[in-house]
Amino acid sequence: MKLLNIQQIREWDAFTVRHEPVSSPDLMERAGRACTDYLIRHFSREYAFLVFCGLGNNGGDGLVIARLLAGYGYRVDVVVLKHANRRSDDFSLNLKRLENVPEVPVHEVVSGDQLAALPGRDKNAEMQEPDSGSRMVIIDALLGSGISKPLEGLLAETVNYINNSGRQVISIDVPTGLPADIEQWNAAIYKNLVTAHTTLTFQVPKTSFLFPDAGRFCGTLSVLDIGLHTDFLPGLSSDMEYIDKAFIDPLIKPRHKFDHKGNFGHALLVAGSRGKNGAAILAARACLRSGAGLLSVGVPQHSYPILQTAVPEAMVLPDNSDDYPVFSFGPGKYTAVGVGAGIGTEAKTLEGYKRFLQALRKPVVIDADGLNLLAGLLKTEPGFRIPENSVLTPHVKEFSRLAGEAGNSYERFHHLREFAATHQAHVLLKGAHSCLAAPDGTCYFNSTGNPAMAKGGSGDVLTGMITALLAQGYNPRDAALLGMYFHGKAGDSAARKRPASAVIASDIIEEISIEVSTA
Ligand SMILES: NC(=O)C1=CN([C@@H]2O[C@H](COP(=O)(O)OP(=O)(O)OC[C@H]3O[C@@H](n4cnc5c(N)ncnc54)[C@H](OP(=O)(O)O)[C@@H]3O)[C@@H](O)[C@H]2O)[C@H](O)CC1
Ligand SMILES: [K+]
Repeated sequence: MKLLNIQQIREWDAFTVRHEPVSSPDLMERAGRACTDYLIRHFSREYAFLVFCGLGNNGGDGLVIARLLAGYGYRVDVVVLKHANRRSDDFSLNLKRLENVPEVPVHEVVSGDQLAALPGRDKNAEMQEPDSGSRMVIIDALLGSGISKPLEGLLAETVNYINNSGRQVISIDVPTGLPADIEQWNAAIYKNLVTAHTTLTFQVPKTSFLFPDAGRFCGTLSVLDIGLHTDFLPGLSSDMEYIDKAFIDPLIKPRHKFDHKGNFGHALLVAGSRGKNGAAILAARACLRSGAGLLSVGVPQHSYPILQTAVPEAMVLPDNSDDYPVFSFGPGKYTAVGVGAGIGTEAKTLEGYKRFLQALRKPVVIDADGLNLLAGLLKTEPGFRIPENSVLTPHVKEFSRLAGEAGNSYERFHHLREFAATHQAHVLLKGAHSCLAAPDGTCYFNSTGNPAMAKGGSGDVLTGMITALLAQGYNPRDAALLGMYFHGKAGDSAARKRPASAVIASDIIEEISIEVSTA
């Protein structure tokens, strides 16, 4: 899915209104309906809703949601915040429609003192007196993509009230106060923002949601399809993509009846050192679960029995050293290589690694210490070239060793793009929305994964997966995208079975399933 800026989304709206055709209030109704469907799926009627509405179309969405929820028998209160003199037409229309729903009280707020009198202000009293009301959820429909400046006065006070309410907060389209375009975001200026537990955004994630500094205000992100006209997209240029099921499914190559292991490549992983054999084991298991036909693992000699026992499906290639790899074997007959997980940064390792990379004519995934060593090589040997068809998988720290420190996540994103273009490599920056930068400047943001994956070993699993995909003949871009997406998906499955804190990298491996899924 192409990622768009707010101007493009407005044009898409207008295109839909003209070409579907659909009236603007009906489009708002559709947006409100999509949110309501989400809410009734996630909350029983034991919950009540307090819907904060601004005077623009985001507020209009809030009014639609309030009316529809009341129709489903939920208790709903609406708060209309008089933050400006103008109201949008669709807001006014929906306020009128709500007048016909007397069971929804509308509280007009013109000054901060009135906030204290709103329903549900005393959470403790509610807990002690179950009859006094249900558990209350706040819907934030104050401002959406139309924010024109940082919030002040009444809006800022209300945001503060919402954030301190102790309630679950669900933001509609955009957490109020957050500029939707990452170019507009500036943490020093935008200080009053709703911190949402969940953001229900329309049609496409907004670009600021994907960067940690700004995206942390969104909480869990849910993208709701409101049926904007698909004919608008082909004519549109965007160098940022959001990687979802629709993007991924067509990339997957089917397996055929007469295929044999020779059709799925022979992967080589060079991983592990004394005390870090786990990295080699995790990468090897993930590689095998991701479809490689054959796997060899190059390890120092002490690791030989460990690997043979822990991963009986793999062949083990002992190196010419006891504790850490020195790359005494060449890249030889292998289809693709994964290198770096747990190899350490010993001088002898560096020497062998440099030789190995220089001789390499195969697609390769470089991770962890492989990246740290590479950062050193790029600095000390200006002529050193990253092998062709490389996929680099740094986390933020590893990336800053390669490309220098960045002041914020957007600046880092520019470094990422630049680095991928300069070195003609695919660079996958790991994070909540991992981002793959391709040498042509396109950036692909991931939609899968969760905080349960923020744990040692998770990256080794990703290395094994992408190595397997390269070995099966996927080009570096597709291998990295498939690896990134299905790694996150496996993490999501693992997190459904256990609390996030209890998920370990081995659980992620158990859930790997690279195939077109029905869900
Ligand atoms: N395709 C879609 O995604 C659809 C989205 N919908 C919803 O529409 C909003 C965008 O609506 P819009 O009316 O453009 O904007 P907002 O509701 O976010 O806010 C506009 C009003 O707020 C005032 N404003 C903006 N910033 C401030 C501020 N810092 N302080 C005070 N007031 C502010 C603004 O006044 P201006 O003078 O600045 O113009 C407006 O009065 C989108 O987010 C979705 O929720 C549609 O419902 C369906 C299609
Ligand atoms: K909002």
